[in-house]
Amino acid sequence: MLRGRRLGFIGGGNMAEAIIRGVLAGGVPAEEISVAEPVAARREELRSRYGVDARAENTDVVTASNAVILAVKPQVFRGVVAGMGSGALDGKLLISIMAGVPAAAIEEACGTAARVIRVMPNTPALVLHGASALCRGTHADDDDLAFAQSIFDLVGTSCVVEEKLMDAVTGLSGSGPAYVFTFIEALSDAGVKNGLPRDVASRLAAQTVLGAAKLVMESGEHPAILREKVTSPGGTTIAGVASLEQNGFRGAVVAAVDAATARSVELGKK
Ligand SMILES: NC(=O)C1=CN([C@@H]2O[C@H](COP(=O)(O)OP(=O)(O)OC[C@H]3O[C@@H](n4cnc5c(N)ncnc54)[C@H](OP(=O)(O)O)[C@@H]3O)[C@@H](O)[C@H]2O)C=CC1
Ligand SMILES: O=C(O)[C@@H]1CCC=N1
Repeated sequence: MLRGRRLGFIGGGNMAEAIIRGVLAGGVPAEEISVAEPVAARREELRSRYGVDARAENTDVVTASNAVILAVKPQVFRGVVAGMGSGALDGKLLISIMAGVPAAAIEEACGTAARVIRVMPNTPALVLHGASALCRGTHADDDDLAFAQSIFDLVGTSCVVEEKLMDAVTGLSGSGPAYVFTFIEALSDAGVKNGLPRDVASRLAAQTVLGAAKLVMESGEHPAILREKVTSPGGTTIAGVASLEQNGFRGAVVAAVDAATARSVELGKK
């Protein structure tokens, strides 16, 4: 499955866990995965939940792996790499999931000939419905890109984009689950406001989002056409949609993606 490569994660946080859980469910054996994580309780959690090798020392994980997933925060990554000592990452395929950090900055920090693939995944990888976009740095080759893509295809769907588009991907699908969770929460609250029990409202809200997304994906129809099919003349939906537009829903979504994209650009600066 990993074509003889072993995967090592530097940083065992939320996104690393989503990928680990997803690739295990996708058939990668736990013995092929190790993870470096500074907090002992978190290491124990990762070991007991997933059976992976969790270590305190980043260099232990790097030594045991041929493909290293950089899953620490962008703000700490230079310190993390420097802490491993010069040459520690030589010869490894480096797969960065860090928001904003350009491949060139990773090459500069890790060794100028480093083979770097950048990926922007999202947390639905946890349930094998992730959306990831990948691009490659100067020294990574087609095989490196295909290998990285095969990992993220195990946990959902992926596409390859030019690196200049990675900030926009981050603003849309990297951060996107948070917008959707907010929407689901708001739908559920609105149901409760209108008299529904909380459990019923939450279930209906989440299933409505799931169902609508599946309809877009499976019908191949434009969302505007699907919206028209819900919207009866003089009916309920047009009253709701008109209210959404009056309250700036579309503009609020665009502004959210703009803000997250701009923040990704900022995180990429030293
Ligand atoms: N969460 C998401 O939805 C997404 C996140 N990303 C990217 O993934 C990366 C991780 O994000 P996320 O998982 O949310 O963040 P987390 O804070 O959950 O994970 C980062 C992990 O790295 C650990 N860590 C800190 N310092 C070191 C160190 N020196 N050596 C090894 N590990 C260390 C942290 O430990 P401690 O808690 O003790 O600091 C933490 O467990 C980020 O770069 C982010 O941009 C990309 C796409 C989506
Ligand atoms: O909030 C963040 O910075 C990360 C990157 C994309 C999703 N979470």
